[in-house]
Amino acid sequence: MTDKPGIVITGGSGRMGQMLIDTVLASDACELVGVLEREGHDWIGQDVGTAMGRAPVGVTVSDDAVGTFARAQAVIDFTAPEATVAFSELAAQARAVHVIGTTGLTEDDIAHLDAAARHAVIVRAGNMSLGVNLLTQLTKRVAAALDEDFDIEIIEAHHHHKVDAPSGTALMLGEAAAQGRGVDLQDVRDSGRDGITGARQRGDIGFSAIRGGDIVGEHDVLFAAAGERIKLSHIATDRAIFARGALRAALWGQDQKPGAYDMVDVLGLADL
Ligand SMILES: NC(=O)C1=CN([C@@H]2O[C@H](COP(=O)(O)OP(=O)(O)OC[C@H]3O[C@@H](n4cnc5c(N)ncnc54)[C@H](O)[C@@H]3O)[C@@H](O)[C@H]2O)C=CC1
Ligand SMILES: O=C(O)C1=N[C@H](C(=O)O)C[C@H](O)C1
Repeated sequence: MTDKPGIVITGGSGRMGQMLIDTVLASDACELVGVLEREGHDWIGQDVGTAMGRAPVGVTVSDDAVGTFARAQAVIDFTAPEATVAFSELAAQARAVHVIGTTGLTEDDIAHLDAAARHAVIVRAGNMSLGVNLLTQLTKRVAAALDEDFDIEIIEAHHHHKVDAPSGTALMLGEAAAQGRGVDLQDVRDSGRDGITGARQRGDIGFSAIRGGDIVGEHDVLFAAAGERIKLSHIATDRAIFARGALRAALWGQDQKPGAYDMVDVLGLADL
């Protein structure tokens, strides 16, 4: 038993799950106390180190969220929307900080997360990296400085396994651009162009998604006007940047009051 925060990783066998397990195991500031996978997964019952093809680490993979969360000071969750909504209620009951990286959440899902955040700390961001969260602040400022002569387009690229579009990051960047312009993203969002779409509407914020190979995550915010273009870009080459951000959020959350937070709060970027 130590006084370091105990961390549970959900979706332990996933691309992010495995990266998060490695990040937590390598940290001196916390302890891995549980790993969850979905019911029926072949990792259930195995030591997570063994399941990952290494030496045992003394943590057995479980599908029992209630029992596992009871040992946690923080739950780091990069899974799928339905699982994340269910976990938010259970993490709040356990008074554990819930760090959510899952994307593709609906408005209804987010309302459920906000309800859970009345009882516990939730930190949620479509992208946990320092670089992207800095880019959101830059995007807001550039959008505020330019008028609608500049068309705003968000272009994102990801690996071929990704199931949601636009990416969570693209939506964060779109929200930032809309805030800078003083408009509601839902009123100006233009995604999924196909066929005879008609000309672009002035003031719209457009989204385009590329899916291919093993691209970790690439995002451009394009401001295009007659005669000139500005492009703000972020390229992720290693998922470790998301895992490091998530662990930082889990530790930061230990000292916060219940509520819904994001990585701009964690990183202190709001006043930039
Ligand atoms: N916010 C951020 O910085 C980032 C967010 N993501 C998001 O994280 C999510 C996961 O991404 P990947 O790891 O690439 O996907 P993945 O498909 O490799 O992993 C998801 C894992 O969740 C598990 N899972 C699903 N339902 C579960 C349940 N009910 N209980 C326990 N485990 C469950 C799956 O079995 C799988 O192992 C996606 O929504 C992705 O967009 C990914 C990278 C960075
Ligand atoms: O699914 C991914 O891989 C990623 N998802 C996040 C998103 O939807 O933006 C973050 C990152 O780009 C990788």
